[in-house]
Amino acid sequence: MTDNLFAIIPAGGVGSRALTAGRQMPKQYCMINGVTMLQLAVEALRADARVSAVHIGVAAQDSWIDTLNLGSRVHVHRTAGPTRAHTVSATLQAVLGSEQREQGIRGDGWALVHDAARPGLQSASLTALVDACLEQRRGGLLALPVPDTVKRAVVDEQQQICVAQTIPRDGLWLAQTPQLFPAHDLLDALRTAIEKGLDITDEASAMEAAGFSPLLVRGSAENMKVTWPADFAMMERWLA
Ligand SMILES: Nc1ccn([C@@H]2O[C@H](COP(=O)(O)OP(=O)(O)OP(=O)(O)O)[C@@H](O)[C@H]2O)c(=O)n1
Ligand SMILES: C[C@](O)(CO)[C@H](O)COP(=O)(O)O
Repeated sequence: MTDNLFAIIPAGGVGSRALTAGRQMPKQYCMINGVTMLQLAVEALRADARVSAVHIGVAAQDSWIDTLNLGSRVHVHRTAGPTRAHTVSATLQAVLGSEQREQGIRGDGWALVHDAARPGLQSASLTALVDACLEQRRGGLLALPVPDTVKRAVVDEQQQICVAQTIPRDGLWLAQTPQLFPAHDLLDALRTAIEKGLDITDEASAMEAAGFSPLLVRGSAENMKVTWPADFAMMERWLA
């Protein structure tokens, strides 16, 4: 039987770290080579035919989303919350709620969660993640091993940022998205983590708090998150 696999794109952030003077819109609506990052993220997910639909979670007052042509099998939900975890949880709840209404049963689908701020997802990475998780019936995420020496910083008496400690990088990976999990397990894990007030910055950390050990599937550098102002130009060069 084919697995029901749908995508969720949390797109309810403002991109405060990417802010520059004159930018009017949240960063997911900024263009990379003439196309918004959100549209690029949607297209990247469509590259795998196993993705049955893409569900985007945006802020209640978001008017930018109405200006985009998102194509078929894309659904917009006004479900953004105060944190990324709230947005993913509420969007997932909306999707599973409507599925249950349509089917009258508890579905057994998989949720593939991907940042709107990662327009450089390569189709080979997406395929590798989906293949690994479905074959092993286990949730997982794209990630990269830390390539550099890692320092913990401290602010000293002269208010200078300096090194407190070097952290051994063995076994350290940088988490990316997409992250793929059984949809109901993920919703349960996110809700519990939010209720407990845990600091959850990705889906995997909610699943870890629930006792799971997600697979790490090697991604690629092009799948970086556009976070700082200089990242836009770097992404434009990569995707040119
Ligand atoms: N309350 C929030 C916060 C973030 N996101 C989404 O989560 C993804 C990754 O977050 P990040 O890059 O940190 O985006 P922002 O929160 O917008 O950035 P910043 O922290 O710089 O404000 C983005 O697609 C962003 O739109 C969301 O849906 N809801
Ligand atoms: C989900 C994520 O992109 C994985 O790296 C990241 O955790 C998002 O976190 P942020 O705090 O919103 O940048």
